[in-house]
Amino acid sequence: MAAQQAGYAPVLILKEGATETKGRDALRNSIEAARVVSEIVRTSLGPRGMDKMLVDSLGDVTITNDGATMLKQMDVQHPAAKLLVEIAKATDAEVGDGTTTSVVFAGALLSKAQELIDSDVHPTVVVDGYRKASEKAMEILNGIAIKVSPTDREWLRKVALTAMASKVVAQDAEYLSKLVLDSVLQVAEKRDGGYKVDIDSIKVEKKPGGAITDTLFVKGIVIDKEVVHGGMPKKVENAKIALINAPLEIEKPEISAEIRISDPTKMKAFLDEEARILREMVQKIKATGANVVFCQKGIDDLAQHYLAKEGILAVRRVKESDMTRLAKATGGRIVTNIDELSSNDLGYAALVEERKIEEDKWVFVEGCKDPKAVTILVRGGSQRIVDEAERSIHDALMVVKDVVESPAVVGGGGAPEAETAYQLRQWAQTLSGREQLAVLAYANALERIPLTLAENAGMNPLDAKTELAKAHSEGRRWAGVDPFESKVVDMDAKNVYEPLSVKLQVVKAATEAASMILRIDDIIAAKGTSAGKEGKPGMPGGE
Ligand SMILES: Nc1ncnc2c1ncn2[C@@H]1O[C@H](COP(=O)(O)OP(=O)(O)O)[C@@H](O)[C@H]1O
Ligand SMILES: [Mg+2]
Repeated sequence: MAAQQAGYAPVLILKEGATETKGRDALRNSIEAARVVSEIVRTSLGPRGMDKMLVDSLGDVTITNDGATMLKQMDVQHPAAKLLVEIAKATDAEVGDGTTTSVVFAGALLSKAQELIDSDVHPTVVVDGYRKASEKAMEILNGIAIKVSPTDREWLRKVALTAMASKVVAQDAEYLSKLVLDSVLQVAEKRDGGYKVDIDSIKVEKKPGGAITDTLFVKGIVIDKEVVHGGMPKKVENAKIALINAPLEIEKPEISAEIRISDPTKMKAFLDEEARILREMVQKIKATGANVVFCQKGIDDLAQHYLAKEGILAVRRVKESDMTRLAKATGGRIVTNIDELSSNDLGYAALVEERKIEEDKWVFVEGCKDPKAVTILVRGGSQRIVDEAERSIHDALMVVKDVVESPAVVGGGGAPEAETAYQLRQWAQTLSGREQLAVLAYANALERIPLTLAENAGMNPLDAKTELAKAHSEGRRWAGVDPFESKVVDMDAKNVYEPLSVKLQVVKAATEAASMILRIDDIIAAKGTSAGKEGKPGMPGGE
């Protein structure tokens, strides 16, 4: 690109081959790219949404209904489209659910914005109006939400079921939701007058085989490693567990050193010395009363032999994350120096046992006393099924965590979106001119959520829109779309609830992404990037 001033040579500020798209064209281009992404996930929203089959560059196939998974695997190139993928990821990390909703909503916000811009409303006015509308929307959502008790299993069960209703494993949702509740409530810790749930304390381990209903909740930790030595016990009851983050080996020097021993008796003395050190290590462990050892590092063959002779069950090279979970589950402390190990550091489990899981041998640590880390062992007919089950369990764990931490729920089926749209429209009457237009556009975009649910269930969106508007004007605040019966119903009567925090996050994330895209008036793309390539309008990179 060159900027030319009279009398001067052109000033080159961009690299050769770079392209620049400016003003309204740039904006239109970005909006289109983001909308393409939103269109793709739109048909998968809700329990009657379609699944997507994703094939990655290695040919691996994933079948999923999970918005976050789809977007992560789509490998989107256009910068504006990438922004939408980012909000899906942020929503996934923040609240774990509502990813498809936030992308569909952001896409709708952008469509409505395009209409306003086409009728000569400046993008800045739209952005300001959207910001005000989103603040009001959050206020409305907070106002209509139902406050619940954070440990009330009935409410938690309802939100877990709603999160899983839209997934491939929906028919087993009832069974899985019980395991999800058991896990979250087990690891929840009281803090600052409320509860905190560390989702990493719930280990989700999976193994194809059996049925989904063979999925287990383990009050402890399952380690995907076997007992290190054949002579060790495979089962220890009343386990006293040492957690060691130090090698049970003689540390070899970093650089290879050579030791020359000429005298055979010296050789023996050298080996004896090694054996003595290892035996001492094992004696120290034994002296604390430990009968199980989990070691984050290696265990020397000879040390294994001594441990076996003492009847101690040991597992080596345990992952750091599993060591942390073992500490939380058994109440033990991880020591980094064997000399410091004492009986106070030992954890407890009623049973430590190696079991065969299909072709593998795994160690189960169970029957812990009030463990603050637990395991869900996912089973199912195939790798694909356990993968999708794992994703659904993740969503359910997250929504239950959301409610335990911020105990408030709203109805599902697009009811809160429809109610918020209804109240926003009334509020818009108090605003003036162009601002009012932006708030109305925002309300229309929110309404796209129940309408998309309706469309995906094969309903006529216009009929659904009229019915929803009527119901909400009559004060039926939880009137939403029941995709199974393809009609507008009161979601509270259907027991379909979602965490308030998911809806707040959807509003926040989608508004932020849409605003960011609406502020773009210049795209400068390096040569060869897709945003810089010529493309047809509507496709990423289109001019
Ligand atoms: N049984 C149900 N009846 C009506 N709506 C439901 C039901 N189960 C889930 N939903 C709705 O489906 C939507 C979520 O769909 P989903 O595909 O999980 O997308 P997201 O990734 O946004 O969570 C929410 O609006 C939720 O209320
Ligand atoms: Mg969901």
